Order: sequence, then structure tokens, then C-alpha cells
Amino acid sequence: MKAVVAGASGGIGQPLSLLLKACPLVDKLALYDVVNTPGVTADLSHISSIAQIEGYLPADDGMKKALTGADIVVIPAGIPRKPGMTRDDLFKINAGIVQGLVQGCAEHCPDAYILVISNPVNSTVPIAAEVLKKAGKFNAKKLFGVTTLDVVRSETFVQSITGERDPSKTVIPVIGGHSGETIVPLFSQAKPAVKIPEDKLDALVNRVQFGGDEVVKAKDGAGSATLSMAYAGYRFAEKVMKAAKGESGIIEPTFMYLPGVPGGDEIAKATGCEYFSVPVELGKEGALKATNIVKDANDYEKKLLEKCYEGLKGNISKGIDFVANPPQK
Ligand SMILES: NC(=O)C1=CN([C@@H]2O[C@H](COP(=O)(O)OP(=O)(O)OC[C@H]3O[C@@H](n4cnc5c(N)ncnc54)[C@H](O)[C@@H]3O)[C@@H](O)[C@H]2O)C=CC1
Ligand SMILES: O=C([O-])CC(=O)C(=O)O
Repeated sequence: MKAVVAGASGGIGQPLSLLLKACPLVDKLALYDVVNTPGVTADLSHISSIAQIEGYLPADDGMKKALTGADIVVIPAGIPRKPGMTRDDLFKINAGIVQGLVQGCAEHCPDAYILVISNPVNSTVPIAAEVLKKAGKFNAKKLFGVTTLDVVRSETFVQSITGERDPSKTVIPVIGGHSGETIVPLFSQAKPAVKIPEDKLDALVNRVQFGGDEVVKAKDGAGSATLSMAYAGYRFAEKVMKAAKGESGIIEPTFMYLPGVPGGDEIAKATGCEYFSVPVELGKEGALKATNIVKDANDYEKKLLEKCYEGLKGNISKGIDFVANPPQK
């Protein structure tokens, strides 16, 4: 399995590359960034794990060399937030970065699983899809917006209420998008069931929705979540790779183009959003099936979902429009 990290020298890229270098499922790891890949690559190359590592800069066809032969491409390239910014404020710069990298995937590794971390995910995933569609290489089953950090946060924050020793043992679906009120945790659907006292529910939901802001504020100008994101990004990438190798029964929420995924059409109709994060079963060819968990939401969660739909639709159209009507330079 050849894995590529695009944006490998960054705050997320470095620890994510470390985790992938240590992963026994990875035979080859290519690091791509516009800066510092020689140093990061040299450093990681001393780790005595299976993965053979190569690093590339844009010069000398670096992107092409990194992407050629890739089975999975993880993209954490782009600028992060500073206090006072929304994820949408990152659009202006990150939209073009994701567009360029996904164009590279269309040309050099059209069959790879593509995992988009760069924000705003609600718009960068539609951008990626439009780029791939234009190139005639779009496979909705293999394009994923990484929303795993919202799931990881939900597990962690619920643990502070339930006291469960291993938070990852509680499965909590988090659906919708990846910013503020578009993030909707469905605590009513947790397995095993969790009991959240009524007077704690609003604060818990708010903390999951604005968990990113909590980190941005604490970092005080030095960026946003990087280490927890690398953990979450790795967790999702590992699931995709395990499914690719034939392991069955792997389900994880991820932000996808639903009409292209089995079971997705009815969710797109119910939500009015073509892109939405729902629990998706993964298989060798990527997404096998999207689960319509929206219909199981309770009344409290249905209200959250109404707000989610509103915000998400605008973010999605903004991404589609960026590719259809490129901004004048
Ligand atoms: N999906 C999610 O849950 C999360 C997403 N993020 C997003 O991830 C992105 C990266 O965050 P950080 O790693 O903290 O930022 P960072 O600034 O530390 O790293 C970004 C890296 O991307 C590189 N880069 C820029 N343009 C590039 C290009 N055209 N090709 C290849 N590499 C390029 C930069 O040189 C830098 O090394 C941000 O957009 C952030 O908002 C962050 C946390 C969670
Ligand atoms: O908040 C941010 O800008 C980074 C992010 O997406 C997260 O931590 O969930």
C-alpha cells in the first residue's frame, strides 16, 4: 500500500506522517509539501518500520513523483485558523490549494482513496469532487472528507460524563458537516447507550460543535488542532486501508457525495444536502454503504439538524461554484 501525505511538513502533516511511517499496512510513504519535506523525510527515514519513505518538493515534478502509484492520499495542506476566524475564512487560500492537489490526483493516481482534511471541509470536498468530475475521474466512493476528529471529541467529552475507562469503546455517530452548527452529534444513537443528564446536554453538544475553537483559542495564534487531528486522520486512514485489504464490518462517519454512494440518495433527499457526513461502511472499493441515521434522530437532534442543513447548503454551493466559475486572478 502506498500512502501519500500532501502538506506533510505542517502541524498535522508531520505527526500524521509519523503515524503512517509506523503503520505496518504501509509499504511506501511519500511526503509532499511546498517546504521542508527533505528534513521531515530524513528524520522519519531513521525509524525502523516497514514503510520506505520518499519526500518531494514541487521542483522536478515532485507532485507527480509523490502521487504516482498512490493507493491513498491524505491532504492536510493549507492554512489553519487564528482566533477570531471561521473555517470559511480559510476558503480563499485553501480552495486553490486543494484544487491543485486533487488535480494532481486526477492526473497521477485517479484510483486512489482521497482523504481531505484541509478546511473548510464543507467546501473543499465539493471542490475536490468537481475537479475530479471535470477530469472524468470522479469516484464518489473513494473521496472522503475527514470528520473523524468530531467523533473522537464526542467520545472523549462523553467520557467525562459517563466515566467510561476507554472512551473509544462508545460509538457515537457525529453527522452533518465539519464546522460549528453543521456538526451534529447524535448521542441518542450511541452504542452502547449513554445517559446524558438533561442539564448537561446543551453544553456537551456545544463543546463538540466548537471543539476546534477551544483549541484555536488555547493555541492563541499558533494554529489549530494538529496532534488530535493527526490521531483522528490516522484512525480514519487506517480504517480505509484495513477495508481495502479485505477487513469487513468497518463503519465510520465521513463527509461524502451521497448520490454516488449506495444508500446515499435517500439521505440526500431527506437532508436536502448532496454532501453530508453519515456513518459509512467501508470496503475494498471504498464506501460500500451510507447509513440513513438521520431518520433515527430524536426531536432535540432534529432541531440541530435543521440548523445544520441551512449552513451546510451554502458551504457546498460555494465549493461547487469555485470550480465552475473560477475567481478572476
Ligand atoms: N478536518 C479537520 O477536522 C481538521 C482540519 N484542519 C485543517 O487542516 C489544515 C492544515 O492545518 P495545519 O497542519 O495545522 O496547518 P500548517 O500550516 O501547520 O500546515 C499546512 C502545510 O500545508 C503546506 N502547503 C501549503 N500549500 C501547499 C500545497 N499547495 N501543496 C502541498 N502542501 C502545501 C504548508 O507548507 C504547510 O506545511 C488547515 O486547513 C486546518 O484548518 C485542522 C484540524 C482539523
Ligand atoms: O477548528 C479548526 O479550525 C480546525 C478544525 O477543523 C478542528 O479542530 O476541528
